[in-house]
Amino acid sequence: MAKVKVAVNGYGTIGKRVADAVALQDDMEVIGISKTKPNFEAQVAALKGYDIYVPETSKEAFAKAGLKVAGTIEEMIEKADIVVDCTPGKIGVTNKALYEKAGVKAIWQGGESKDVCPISFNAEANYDQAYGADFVRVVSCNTTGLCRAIFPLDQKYGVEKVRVTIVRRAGDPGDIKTGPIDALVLDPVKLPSHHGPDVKTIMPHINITSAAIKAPTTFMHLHVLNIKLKKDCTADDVKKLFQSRPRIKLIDGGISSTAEIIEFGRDLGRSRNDMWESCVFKDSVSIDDGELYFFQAIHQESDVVPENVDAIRSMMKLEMDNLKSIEKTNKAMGIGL
Ligand SMILES: NC(=O)C1=CN([C@@H]2O[C@H](COP(=O)(O)OP(=O)(O)OC[C@H]3O[C@@H](n4cnc5c(N)ncnc54)[C@H](OP(=O)(O)O)[C@@H]3O)[C@@H](O)[C@H]2O)C=CC1
Ligand SMILES: O=C(OP(=O)(O)O)[C@H](O)COP(=O)(O)O
Repeated sequence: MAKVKVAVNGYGTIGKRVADAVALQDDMEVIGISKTKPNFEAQVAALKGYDIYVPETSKEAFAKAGLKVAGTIEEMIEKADIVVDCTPGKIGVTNKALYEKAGVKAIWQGGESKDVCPISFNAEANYDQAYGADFVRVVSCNTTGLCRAIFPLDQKYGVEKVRVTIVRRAGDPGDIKTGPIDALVLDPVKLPSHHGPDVKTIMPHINITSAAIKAPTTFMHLHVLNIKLKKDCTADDVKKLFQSRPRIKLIDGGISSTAEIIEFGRDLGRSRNDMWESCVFKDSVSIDDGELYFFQAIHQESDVVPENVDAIRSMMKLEMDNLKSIEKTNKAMGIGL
């Protein structure tokens, strides 16, 4: 069977990882990536052999930088079966008319509002809803991490309510512009943060509220979770449940910080030290007064990447069974090793 032709529009933190993850699959291929600036990321894309597409107005700058251009972004979209839009938040929505005109399927990221398209996506929780769909939004990194924990708990024990506080990393490691440098910033002051309502775009029946604080760190986000379940269970039951999930990693070995998780990723030899799984601190899982508590860390640069691959598979009808798609994606990327 011919491979599905995937274009990655926007080759930054998320886009470069999505391109590499798609390139590892045997049922899809990257037909091109887009850049607006001929910077080091464009140089690496060229070294990796990706065809680079740019806005018409950027062609001269790329020529001056000695970077070969395969065509315009519009031309890339014409050649694709599906576009993964990884442009900055709120820019992606402005590309919708382009995708509609070309009659091409598209995936947006969590920086776009839920209104960009009717379906928000998480591979474990609602893969079926995206089956054959034209437009899908993969929810944000924190929302993805929340769905991965809440969905199996709800399936097994029933979730009465979720209360979560999120300590957000302020910027990504390569980001030289974003702060704060010395503050904890309420993000936002008015509650809830977008994460709780975003979980409801996937699991509308979940009673959840969320608060978020931005902290001067780049490694990962950290969630402090308190969940009231409908059925009784022990902390060991929850650890076993999490252990059985394809995209949750139980963290032990003396690790008590996000910095050590990233070092763990480096030691594992993972590409760009990516931790694609939600990282649940094993010893934090506890039941107190009948309620579940735990900490989980989310590697913001990478956890949504396998979700994009599964979204492609569902939208392109390459696989009906979500667990089979997840297994295939995980195997190709080395997730769970
Ligand atoms: N970073 C993160 O932690 C996460 C981000 N997301 C979401 O993923 C999306 C992408 O974020 P992220 O990867 O961080 O963004 P980046 O800023 O790292 O990358 C954006 C990319 O889009 C390109 N770009 C910029 N403007 C345009 C444009 N007008 N048209 C086409 N391409 C453009 C940039 O190219 P150039 O540099 O050449 O201008 C760059 O390659 C957002 O919705 C974000 O909210 C989701 C989960 C986590
Ligand atoms: O999707 C993310 O966070 P979120 O789940 O808090 O929206 C990413 O870390 C992007 O966050 P940013 O908007 O601070 O770059």
